[in-house]
Amino acid sequence: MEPRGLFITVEGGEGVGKSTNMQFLQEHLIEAGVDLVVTREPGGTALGEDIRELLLKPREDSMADNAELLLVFAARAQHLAQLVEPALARGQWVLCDRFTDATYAYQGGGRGLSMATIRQLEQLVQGDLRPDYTLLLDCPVEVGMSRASARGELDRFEQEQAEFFQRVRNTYLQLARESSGRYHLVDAARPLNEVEQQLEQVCAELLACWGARHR
Ligand SMILES: Nc1ncnc2c1ncn2[C@@H]1O[C@H](COP(=O)(O)OP(=O)(O)O)[C@@H](O)[C@H]1O
Ligand SMILES: Cc1cn([C@H]2C[C@H](O)[C@@H](COP(=O)(O)OP(=O)(O)O)O2)c(=O)[nH]c1=O
Repeated sequence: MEPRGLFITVEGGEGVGKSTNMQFLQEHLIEAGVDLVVTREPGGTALGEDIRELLLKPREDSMADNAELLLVFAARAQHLAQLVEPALARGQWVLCDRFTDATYAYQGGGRGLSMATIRQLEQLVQGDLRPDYTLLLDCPVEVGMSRASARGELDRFEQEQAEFFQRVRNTYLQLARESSGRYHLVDAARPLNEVEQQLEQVCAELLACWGARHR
């Protein structure tokens, strides 16, 4: 039987450079010979991408915070059943742009929903599944917001105020402190080539750990 693959998630606030660096990580890991599946949340499946559209589209009426929370977990349930779990079971690595830490950061920190409620939903939807490694790209809120706004039209989350993103950032940093074994903190305020050097180092560590485990 194939050993179970690694589940790696990439997290961070708006404009930290997640999309840019996901691309770099993907190329780097494939070059190193990893059988890799790259995906994202919310999304990753046809149903998940439909839910993503509902979540991101700016709207005239408001979306209740609990509706947002349940939509995020509905997309996740489908994603895990249809894509993530089968890939890990086949021995593939899964590189996922955001996962449940984003729910703690955005719905918990940003919206102020109960962390205990999020934990209950996490247990319901994921059982024991948690990421093996999480890369947190971190930079000051003003830097991220100015990078994101240079990209053009803002989605429903990007339209939030700086205080919202400050709470998101604080929650991510708190999670990184609480689960330091799983988290790799990357200073995303540095120029892109320096961020890439940090990512290369993290990849080298992951590959070395994996190699040692499965020699
Ligand atoms: N370390 C960096 N230094 C300077 N600019 C960056 C850096 N990382 C990303 N960018 C730029 O910032 C913008 C937003 O990056 P993007 O990867 O789309 O962010 P995210 O997916 O986190 O919202 C892009 O124009 C990108 O080229
Ligand atoms: C996975 C997830 C994402 N989100 C939000 C954060 C992002 O603003 C949005 C879409 O994610 P993403 O496309 O990664 O954002 P960006 O590239 O603009 O940084 O979904 C949540 O609020 N909760 C969640 O659980």
